[in-house]
Amino acid sequence: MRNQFGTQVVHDNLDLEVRRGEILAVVGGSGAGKSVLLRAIIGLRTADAGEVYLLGENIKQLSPARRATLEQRIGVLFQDGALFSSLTVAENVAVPLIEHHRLSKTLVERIVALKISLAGLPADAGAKYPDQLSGGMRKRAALARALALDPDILFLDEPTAGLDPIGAAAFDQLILTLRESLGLTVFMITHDLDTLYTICDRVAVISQKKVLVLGDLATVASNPDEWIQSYFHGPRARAAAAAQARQLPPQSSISAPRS
Ligand SMILES: Nc1ncnc2c1ncn2[C@@H]1O[C@H](COP(=O)(O)OP(=O)(O)OP(=O)(O)O)[C@@H](O)[C@H]1O
Repeated sequence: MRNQFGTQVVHDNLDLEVRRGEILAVVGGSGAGKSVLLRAIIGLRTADAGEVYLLGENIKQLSPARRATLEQRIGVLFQDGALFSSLTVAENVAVPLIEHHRLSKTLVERIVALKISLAGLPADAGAKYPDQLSGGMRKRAALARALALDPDILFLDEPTAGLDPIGAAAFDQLILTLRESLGLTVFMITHDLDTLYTICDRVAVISQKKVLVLGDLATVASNPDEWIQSYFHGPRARAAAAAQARQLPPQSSISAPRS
């Protein structure tokens, strides 16, 4: 895939495949093009060259109707949550249901309550407005909305950014639980080393306009690239790896935490 803005080439010959059922993390320096990649995959921008296959379908070749159907199979959690501030949490979660399905009010309410609970929020959070919630609860509310239509794949843009370490760890566990229980595929942009060490199956490093390396944590962390070395072997990475090692049984390897 190629993406550029004027003369600035952000991606050139970028190639990335996400496997069904995996949690894939996309990392890279600031401005490397992670958000542009996400936008190109979910169809918010058209790649300047190359193809994007989403759930096996070439998004460029979709009819508007087919595209709308496909969009229902993906859930997106944007970094700021992007909730409608004038709607309650329950109303926010109901938006995709009302938009895409003709359902009775009772059924919508039942599904909304289920999604709110799946996202780990108390039932009374449904009646609250986004500005009445903590940052962590707002993320969960946005996640409940992203799950509204039972997506096959969940796209997360820096899901733990802005959360305190305890909230971030809880959110990581929630993503892991949802993947296990709903069979989701998860594509996430993250800077969070703890997330990488705790819940990700594979990591893709975006650098030099492409996917520089893709693989499990051990493979990626051992790549000699300068940015990778400083990212995976700096003090914060060592702390994340040590924390992960403490949680694992002795025979497990920190480099393949969930193999
Ligand atoms: N709409 C746009 N118009 C012009 N340039 C853009 C646009 N969107 C992104 N860019 C440029 O593309 C490059 C990649 O941006 P992107 O937001 O994808 O980076 P990122 O890897 O997500 O960075 P960060 O980790 O800081 O969020 C940047 O140089 C950015 O300025």
